[in-house]
Amino acid sequence: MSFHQEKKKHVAVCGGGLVGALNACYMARRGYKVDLYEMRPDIRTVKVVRGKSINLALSCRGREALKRVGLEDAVTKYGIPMHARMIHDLTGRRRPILYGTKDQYIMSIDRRLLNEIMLSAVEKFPDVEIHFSHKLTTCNFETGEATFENEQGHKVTKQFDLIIGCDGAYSAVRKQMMKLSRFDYQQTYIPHGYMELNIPPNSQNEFAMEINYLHIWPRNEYMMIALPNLDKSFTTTLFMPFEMFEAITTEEKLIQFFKEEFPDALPLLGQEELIKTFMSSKALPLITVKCHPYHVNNKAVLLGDAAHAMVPFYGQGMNCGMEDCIILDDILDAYDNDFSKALPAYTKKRNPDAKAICDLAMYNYIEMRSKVNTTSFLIRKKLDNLLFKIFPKTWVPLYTMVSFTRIGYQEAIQRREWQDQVLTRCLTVLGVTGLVGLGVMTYQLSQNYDHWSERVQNFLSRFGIVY
Ligand SMILES: Cc1cc2nc3c(=O)[nH]c(=O)nc-3n(C[C@H](O)[C@H](O)[C@H](O)COP(=O)(O)OP(=O)(O)OC[C@H]3O[C@@H](n4cnc5c(N)ncnc54)[C@H](O)[C@@H]3O)c2cc1C
Ligand SMILES: Cc1cnn(-c2ccc(OCc3ccccc3)c(C(=O)O)c2)c1-c1ccc(Cl)c(F)c1
Repeated sequence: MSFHQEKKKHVAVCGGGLVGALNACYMARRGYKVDLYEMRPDIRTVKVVRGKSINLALSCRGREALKRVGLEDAVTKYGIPMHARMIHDLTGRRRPILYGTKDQYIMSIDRRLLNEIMLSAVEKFPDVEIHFSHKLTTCNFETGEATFENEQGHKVTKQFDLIIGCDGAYSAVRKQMMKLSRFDYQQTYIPHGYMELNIPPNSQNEFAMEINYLHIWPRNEYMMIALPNLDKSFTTTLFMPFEMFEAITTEEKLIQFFKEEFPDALPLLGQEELIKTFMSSKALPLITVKCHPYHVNNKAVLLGDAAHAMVPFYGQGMNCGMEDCIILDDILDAYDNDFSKALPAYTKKRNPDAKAICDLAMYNYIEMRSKVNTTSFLIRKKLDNLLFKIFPKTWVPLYTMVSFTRIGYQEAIQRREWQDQVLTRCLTVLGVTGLVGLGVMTYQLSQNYDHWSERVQNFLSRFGIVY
């Protein structure tokens, strides 16, 4: 190696899920030597992958992250655009509300396909190796050593310049960090769980509902969403308190519940299939995780759910984790790959935004759980869109800032707080004005009560109504 040729950085990416697979592409693209460790077998060879949502919503931040490593088109060609939300009310009536202009749409993407595309992309880079069925067990943040256990229980320890924890909400890398002093950690399980159901194609083998929509059944205490799949089905996710899942103990109770709460969805889900899926599945938990810092020394850093797991009520967990890859990439450029400077800068830059979106997702959960039924959902969204049309520069709906721009999450929320204050003031003024108007009208009526009373009686007497 010549004097001027620096030793190639050697990094371990722990976790080959949505963020880890993408980050391995980022690290390989930087010319690093990359070892990607994934505790599961290669999902490209496994028949059924159990667990998480079968599809998810890809929006601007995730697309930008894919674009940077040349994967945006490879992924979006399998995506289904969702230009609007379709709100389903209790009568079965459906009302669409556009997300914005024609180029402002979120995409429904098959989770497994997305992961497979990124894993296959990783393999195309030189000096990259993927180790499936290798679970990280311990790591040393002084030496950069990491130990992995394979399915035979065989352990292997290697030393790296950087250990990148992309191992999800229950991260082993983060668990190691928690042993260190001054590492802040907070987790919350919410009382709601989720269960995936399926709306198959109809009898003509076509989509059973409008295709390019995020279907939402907002019911306060519980809610349901459906995202379209390429096979013309809809992956339908029911969010409900665990105690409600547990209270539905018989087929009759289940069918009765859906007849009352989701009458239009029941025939689409199919009673038999609904019973079979619901009675054989367990609702899965939803957790939010916040921690600080995201790095240790110049040896380890957390990305994705390992750093900031959030409840899925804003459709941003993956998008945020993918954007983490952009943020770290930019900072490594800014500090010329000097991990001792880049890692603290990454924590400083990313932690406030990640915490903000975790809080927003939780806020939206609380909002939707308590104050959002179809009417209020429609009013809020239509008002948002109207104000956006009138004040396009100042009134950008929060969902638009979050899903269709790369405005920092924290800034987006701060701007929204301003909007909320303005809206509250407007509604208060309108409310006060309205009340004053009502008061004046009532006063005038009371001053001429006899006159008005006689006119009303004469009018009603024409129809034989005498009071
Ligand atoms: C119901 C639901 C709906 C969602 N919908 C959306 C949505 O619409 N849009 C969106 O943006 N996000 C959504 N999300 C969030 C999204 O799924 C996560 O944010 C995303 O999967 C995080 O990716 P990740 O790679 O950080 O973690 P994960 O996807 O959890 O991947 C972690 C990987 O690490 C591996 N691993 C774990 N431990 C180890 C170990 N010790 N050693 C080696 N490997 C290990 C795991 O096997 C896994 O492959 C949703 C989540 C849920 C639960
Ligand atoms: C998967 C995915 C992708 N995006 N979104 C999403 C999230 C929030 C939204 O609004 C915030 C709001 C709605 C109602 C009242 C206040 C704020 C909107 C919207 O505006 O359409 C869309 C979801 C999603 C995920 C879970 C549930 Cl339960 C859900 F309903 C939607």
